[in-house]
Amino acid sequence: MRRDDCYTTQLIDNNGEFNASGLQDFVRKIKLADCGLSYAVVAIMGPQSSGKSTLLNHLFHTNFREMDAYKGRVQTTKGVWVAKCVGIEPCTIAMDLEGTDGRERGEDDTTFEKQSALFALAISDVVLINIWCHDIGREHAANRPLLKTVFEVMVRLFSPRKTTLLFVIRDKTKTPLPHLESILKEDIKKIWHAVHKPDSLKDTPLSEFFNVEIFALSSYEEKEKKFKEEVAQLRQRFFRSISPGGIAGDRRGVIPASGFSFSAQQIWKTIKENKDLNLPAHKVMVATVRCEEIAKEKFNHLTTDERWLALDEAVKKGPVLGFGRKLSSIIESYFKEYDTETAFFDDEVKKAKRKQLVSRVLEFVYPSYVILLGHLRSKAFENFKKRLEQSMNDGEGFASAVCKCTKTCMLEFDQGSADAAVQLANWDPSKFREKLRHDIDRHASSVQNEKLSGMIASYEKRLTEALTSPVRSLLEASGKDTWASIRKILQHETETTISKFSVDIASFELDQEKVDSMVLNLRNHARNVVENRAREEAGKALMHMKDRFSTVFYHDNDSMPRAWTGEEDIRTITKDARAASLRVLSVLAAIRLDEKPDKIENILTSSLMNDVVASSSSKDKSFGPSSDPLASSKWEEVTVKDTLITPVQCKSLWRQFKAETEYMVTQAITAQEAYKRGNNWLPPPWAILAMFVLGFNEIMLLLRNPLYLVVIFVVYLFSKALWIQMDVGRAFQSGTLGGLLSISSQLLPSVINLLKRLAEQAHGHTNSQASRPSPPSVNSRSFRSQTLYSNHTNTILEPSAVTNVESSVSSNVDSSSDSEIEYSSPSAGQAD
Ligand SMILES: Nc1nc2c(ncn2[C@@H]2O[C@H](COP(=O)(O)OP(=O)(O)OP(=O)(O)O)[C@@H](O)[C@H]2O)c(=O)[nH]1
Repeated sequence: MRRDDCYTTQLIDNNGEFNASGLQDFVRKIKLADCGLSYAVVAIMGPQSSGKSTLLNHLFHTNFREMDAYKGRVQTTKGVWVAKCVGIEPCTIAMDLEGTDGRERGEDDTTFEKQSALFALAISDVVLINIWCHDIGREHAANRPLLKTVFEVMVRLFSPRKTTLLFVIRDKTKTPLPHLESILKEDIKKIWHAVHKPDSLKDTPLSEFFNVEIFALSSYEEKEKKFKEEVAQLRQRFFRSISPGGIAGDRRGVIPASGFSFSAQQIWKTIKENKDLNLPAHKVMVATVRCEEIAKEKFNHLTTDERWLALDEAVKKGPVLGFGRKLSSIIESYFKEYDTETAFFDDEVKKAKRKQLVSRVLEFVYPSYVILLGHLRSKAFENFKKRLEQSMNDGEGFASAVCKCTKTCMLEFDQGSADAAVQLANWDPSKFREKLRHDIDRHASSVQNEKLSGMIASYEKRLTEALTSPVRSLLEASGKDTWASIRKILQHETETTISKFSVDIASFELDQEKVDSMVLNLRNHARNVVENRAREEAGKALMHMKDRFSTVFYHDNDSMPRAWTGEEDIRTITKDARAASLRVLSVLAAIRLDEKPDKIENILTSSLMNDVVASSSSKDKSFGPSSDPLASSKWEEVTVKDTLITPVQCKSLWRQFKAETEYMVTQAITAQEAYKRGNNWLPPPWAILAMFVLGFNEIMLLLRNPLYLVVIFVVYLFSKALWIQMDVGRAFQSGTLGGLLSISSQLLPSVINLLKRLAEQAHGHTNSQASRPSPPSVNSRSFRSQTLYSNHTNTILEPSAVTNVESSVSSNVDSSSDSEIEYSSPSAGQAD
């Protein structure tokens, strides 16, 4: 070991300024912070130029400045200096103080003497007090004020550190040491008693504050060798000085080495401010500051720790397996470091600061935990959604699928959150769990609503489809038992659907109340379908009535189309057709789903059919306003809701119906008359019989001579051709005289024309004949019949077609037909 390894540093300069940076540098160089409590501080006090530096340098192999013997007794040590004792274990710091009675400083410097003495006593475990041997027992010796100072400041330390005062007697004489010791101790006692003390310390013996030891050295200048030998002996006392029995074995209130620098600085600051130095409080203060510093340092290291940064980054991307274990390992390594570094500080303080550190660290890493729980929550929620869908696809019941999936996903989250837990933190994942549960419940509820809506919609659609066509068909048929049949169908379809629905809904495990409400809705829906259909059909009541009229009017009881041959009783047929139409109106007038009896049909029949009868006998006769049961806007015993066509509307509809069907009746009558006229063209049977009896001889003559027959046949053909050519029937429609005149004027041209054509035919020119329209013939009657029969399918004939038919039927149609055709046009359009 070289003397340079002692790193001598001025701690306090002669102006009283503390060299904090110098001390920190010194502490760093001698690695004092690593020593914990295993270090000692030795200070030396004594008169100026009493060989203090010389003693320290020999004792600890330091290199404090010594006075050059040739320059005389001038002050060399100014302020306070520190150096590491070389080769001493444990680490020992030597502190050289400015001399106490230097000539240069004068009386004013007593303050600095006191301050430096207090400083030395506050931080040192051993204080060497250098005294001249010849001063012992002397009343005005230089050591007396020094000791007084030491004791006075000692009292101010509040709590004694049990410092060892090692009196080093310099330049020992032949006086035996025990004698010197007793004189010195007597002196010390006197001085201690003389020191002003607080009442609490009045009777306290000096030994309570100090261990007093005395060591005598030969003169360095005169007996150097002896001096060195004695110093070497003294040096041995400083090895293992802090161990029990060592020179500083009794010391108290040691500041941990890592706090030495700060502690020394604070003590000097307190001393400079001339405040009382409360060492226990100071110790707590140092512990507080140092523990805080250490905690801060550990926290800062954690924030830049690569393991932590990697973990934090990974968590941002997704769930991390073993998060809690990994994080615990990282943060606990820093707590361990803290524990190690603060091991020697005040227990209370270090625990409090550790708590703060733990809390700060946990607060710092908590967001990462939150992110992780967020991942776990969303992952569990996504899994729930997928699993639920899968279970539903596999045909599992909704409620049991939800229950099973919820259980699985909550367990998954619980395991994840347990894995993410940091034991030290005791973080509560319940909020995330609750949120997950809430999300799951909300999703399940939404899926349930969706499924239920779909299911209900499907059942409603099924009901609509099952009811619409039959109800429409029944209403269109509108018979006596229409509403009974509708009720039967409604009940059957409703009950069938509800029983299937009940089976399906069971898998949702809903409250009975909710199921009942859904069933009721389905029933209402079914009823609404029927009611809407009825309303729709009621809106087309006129059309249905006309259809029914047309059906009954144009077909016989065997549903065969009628031919108006003249034998039909058009009046009865019309009445039947109207009665059938009236039944249609009666059926469509109100909804009868509740099976309540009503008198609608009776009222309608009595009011409208009687009206027909009445009007047929007396057109002007009508019900008075007061006696008309149809002069009302509601039916008796039928609610407004169930009313489809009010009595007044029925009356109006009937009027319109009658007006629009009148044309059919008129047409039928016309057709019947036309048929009759068409058949009257032949001679009556009695005339034919008379002709046969009277012309018997002529007939026989013809039969005997077939040539006559040929001639007659040719004449017949010629006459027939002329008949057709001249349209004789039509000519006589306007009267016999007019017909004769017309025929006579056309006869000759027609004969010529006919002969010309025959001649052309004879020459093979047949083109002109091919292009001519077919002549109206007897078929015209059947055409007319066909056209009229077509009314059954098309309801009403086109006016133009009717006109053509009428013209082809010839003169049997009078002028009133035209007016009827025109009248029927709107209804024909409507029927289309
Ligand atoms: N008589 C005598 N002189 C000594 C002894 N030890 C050192 N000296 C001398 O005393 C003088 C002062 O020595 P220092 O070690 O500088 O004394 P000091 O107490 O450190 O001086 P300051 O720091 O200035 O107060 C030097 O000339 C030394 O040679 C000793 O044991 N006896």
